Amino acid sequence: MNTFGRNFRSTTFGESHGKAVGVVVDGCPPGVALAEADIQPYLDRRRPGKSPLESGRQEADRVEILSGTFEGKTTGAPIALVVSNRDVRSGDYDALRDVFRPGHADYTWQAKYGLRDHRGGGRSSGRETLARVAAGAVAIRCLAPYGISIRGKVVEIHGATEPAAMEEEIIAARDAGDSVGGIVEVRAVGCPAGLGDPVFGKLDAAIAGAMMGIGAVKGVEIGEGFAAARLFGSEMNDPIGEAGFASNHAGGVLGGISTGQEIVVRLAVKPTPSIRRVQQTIDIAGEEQEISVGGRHDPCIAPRIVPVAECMLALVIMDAMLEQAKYRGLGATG
Ligand SMILES: Cc1cc2nc3c(=O)[nH]c(=O)nc-3n(C[C@H](O)[C@H](O)[C@H](O)COP(=O)(O)O)c2cc1C
Ligand SMILES: C=C(O[C@@H]1CC(C(=O)O)=C[C@@H](OP(=O)(O)O)[C@H]1O)C(=O)O
Repeated sequence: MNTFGRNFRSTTFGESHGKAVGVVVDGCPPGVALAEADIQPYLDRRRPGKSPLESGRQEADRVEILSGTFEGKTTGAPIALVVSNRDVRSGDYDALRDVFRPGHADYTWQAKYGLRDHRGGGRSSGRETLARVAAGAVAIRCLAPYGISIRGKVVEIHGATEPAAMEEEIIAARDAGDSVGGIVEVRAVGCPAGLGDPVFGKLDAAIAGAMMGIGAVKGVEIGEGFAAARLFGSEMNDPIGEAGFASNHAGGVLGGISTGQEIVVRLAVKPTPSIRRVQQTIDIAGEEQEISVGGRHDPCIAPRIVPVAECMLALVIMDAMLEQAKYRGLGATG
């Protein structure tokens, strides 16, 4: 499945070591001011090679709008966005042609398709997320006039919660040839009440699906999430008064529909699978092998996922806004 969304549809294309990665956004309303400069800042925040705490692959990730705009505004036609791959080092993957990396998608892609692009993981690479970020940046542009904004941050790395300690965890793991995971939080502010499509298109279900669809995300919680399982009803419920809700344990969604409060989402991000530490695996013939993965890899993926998660949330909310407009008109939700 390469397409995300029912109304605001994003089809991504491209492989990590192919010519380019991009997205076609279909269903974007006409008349939205959109230029490359509106999308580029999001790609700049996501691109690899910005710090020694992430993959050393050097990509400028300059986006080009190929279609769907005229005189700086969207036309309602499909918007094609493309970014060239420049700093591929496919030789790094020669030794991985016939060997499956533990924790990566090599084994399962081979099982599903009977072949795989071993160079950088092809489309299973985190590089594919640049296309989601480009599409999400368009969605963010569409949401802005409705007063909706989205922001994410890293809240924990390998158990540490202070910025300096989080950085130390990443450095220590990297220097040991290992990797660490973390927790990312994303919040959407300004969403109207009423977004989400019960029974099978619930907003929280759509958010969870969008976030779990990001590589390395192993858990998603909304509001109290897993902590809700340990609360009394009297602690979990958000009292409602004339002035609105007194708290937001629900995380902005009730019955699969937005409450009008902040939407609060947290993601559990696993440690990067490609590590130098020697691990046990098999090759394509089923023979046992030892593997140590070299090349350029993020020692921790959580910081890199922040802009991706923001953009996936924007795509879900924009899709829900267009769905709601079918029932109530965009004016009623704005
Ligand atoms: C932004 C981003 C960057 C990533 N960087 C790396 C990396 O450098 N090395 C690696 O092995 N995996 C990396 N991953 C994770 C793999 O792509 C992912 O673990 C793999 O596709 C298997 O999917 P799963 O972990 O969801 O099961 C990254 C993922 C994202 C979203
Ligand atoms: C290229 C990106 O991240 C890549 C994600 C990735 C993986 O296995 O997911 C592995 C590495 O790929 P390569 O070996 O080609 O450098 C990362 O650099 C990117 O985010 O743009």
